[in-house]
Amino acid sequence: MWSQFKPIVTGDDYVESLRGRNLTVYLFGEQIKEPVDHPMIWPSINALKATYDLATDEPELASATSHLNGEKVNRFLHIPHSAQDLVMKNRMQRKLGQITGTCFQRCAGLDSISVMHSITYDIDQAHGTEYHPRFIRFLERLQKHNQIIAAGMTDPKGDRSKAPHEQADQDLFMRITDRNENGVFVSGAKAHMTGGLNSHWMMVLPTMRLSEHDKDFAIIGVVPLQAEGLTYIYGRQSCDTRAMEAGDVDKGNAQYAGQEVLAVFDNVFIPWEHIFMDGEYEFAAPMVERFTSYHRASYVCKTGLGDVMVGAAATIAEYNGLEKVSHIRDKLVEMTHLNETIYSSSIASAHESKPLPSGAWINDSMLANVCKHNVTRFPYEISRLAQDLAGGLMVTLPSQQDFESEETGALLDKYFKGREDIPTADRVKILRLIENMTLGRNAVGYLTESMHGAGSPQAQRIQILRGMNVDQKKWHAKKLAGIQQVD
Ligand SMILES: Cc1cc2nc3c(=O)[nH]c(=O)nc-3n(C[C@H](O)[C@H](O)[C@H](O)COP(=O)(O)OP(=O)(O)OC[C@H]3O[C@@H](n4cnc5c(N)ncnc54)[C@H](O)[C@@H]3O)c2cc1C
Repeated sequence: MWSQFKPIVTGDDYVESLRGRNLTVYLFGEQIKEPVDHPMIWPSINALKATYDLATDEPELASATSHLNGEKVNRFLHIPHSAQDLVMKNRMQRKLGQITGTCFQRCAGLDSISVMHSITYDIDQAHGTEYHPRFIRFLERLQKHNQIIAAGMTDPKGDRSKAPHEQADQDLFMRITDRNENGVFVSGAKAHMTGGLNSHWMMVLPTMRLSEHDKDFAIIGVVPLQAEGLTYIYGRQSCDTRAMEAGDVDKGNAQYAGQEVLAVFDNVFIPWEHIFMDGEYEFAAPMVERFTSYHRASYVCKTGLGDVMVGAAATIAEYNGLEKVSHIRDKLVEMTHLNETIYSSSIASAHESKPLPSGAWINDSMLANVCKHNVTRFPYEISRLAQDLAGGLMVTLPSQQDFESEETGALLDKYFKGREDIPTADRVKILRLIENMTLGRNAVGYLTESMHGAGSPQAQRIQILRGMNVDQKKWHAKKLAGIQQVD
């Protein structure tokens, strides 16, 4: 696998590296020969390409010094070894959100390698296994080849009230089906895989706490995307077929989009060198908890999209001649306040990060959960305010073809004009962008991914409950109230 592709340097190298892999991919009920050339898939590849381009354009921000060998590596392949590493990661994520206005699909992979550094170390300490040096060998090659890894954590899960071993269909959680002297075979599926086609590797990890009855489900490993037995079924996004229409205006954001796929594993082989957990079920819960500490802070990326939303709302207000009106300004202030509240919880969780025994640093869990919980709400309110400022035209606009038609173009240009000095075409473009991010293709990334990615809201509330130490808070309150404390 490593020798199949030369190390990636530029964004263009990355795009080329995705070609010719013969992946089994289905979209609209048909198999796709070359995903890279599909107009609906291309914008999602372009969003990932931006992560390579940024490393070239702003190396201070988007690259880092590998702790393994001192080489410069893409920051998406760098294990955080200080609070500053996590702060820089957050800044890079916000920047990429601003550049793409969508999900650029690399955060879950980064967070999965970050958690593997400490979990493999801890399993080795407890069981005398060799997972950590194995993982380090894999990471070294991943960094050298500058490839992308996606994280497949979410199993389809079937009946949510039941544990993996209790499901009627055992494939609803990924499990080991067979093993030989060289490795193990796994079956099952990973759902909602962000960048699932646009990556080179996929890490599979358990999605929840496991018991000793779930030993066969306690598997962590990496597979190349072209591994035998893998089938990908492409996820639809709202308004996605606009990408296949002529013209760019109605797309709202013609350049960038996210991607999610269902990856189905039919007895896929994972060799020992790529296995980082095999049956140590008691480490599933700490692994998930640590992963979420990283990943919930990664949702800082949505503040980059929030910046675009504030900018789009301010622009439409300006084009409507209303930018100085007090309620408009106040709504822009409210949007900014919400957006910066998300940012502050994330960046604080990075500043408050701590080292783990393996040497990797990890975000403060409480603040990361607060960040993600903010993200499950505030982008919806920011979107509501953007739609308020946009006016109804954002959902009743005729098509680009009507604007270009000899019969109707002049009428639309006349009646959809805002401020005299602003071309109608520009007013239409900014309205389409707001539509794209609040109702269209990139609302997947800005809204529903904000809701469910890295765990639905209740998952954060459970973590906040665990960490909130209410007894200590009661102690402080009672002391000030003059109540005699028993302990
Ligand atoms: C756009 C997008 C991108 C994503 N990307 C990735 C990715 O790259 N990799 C990855 O691994 N995952 C990814 N995810 C998956 C994400 O982590 C899950 O969506 C999330 O964990 C919720 O799981 P679910 O979608 O199965 O929802 P469900 O589990 O069906 O949850 C639905 C509701 O039921 C509640 N619920 C569920 N189970 C229980 C229970 N046992 N008791 C009480 N209430 C319960 C939840 O709180 C929620 O309110 C992505 C999701 C989205 C939407």
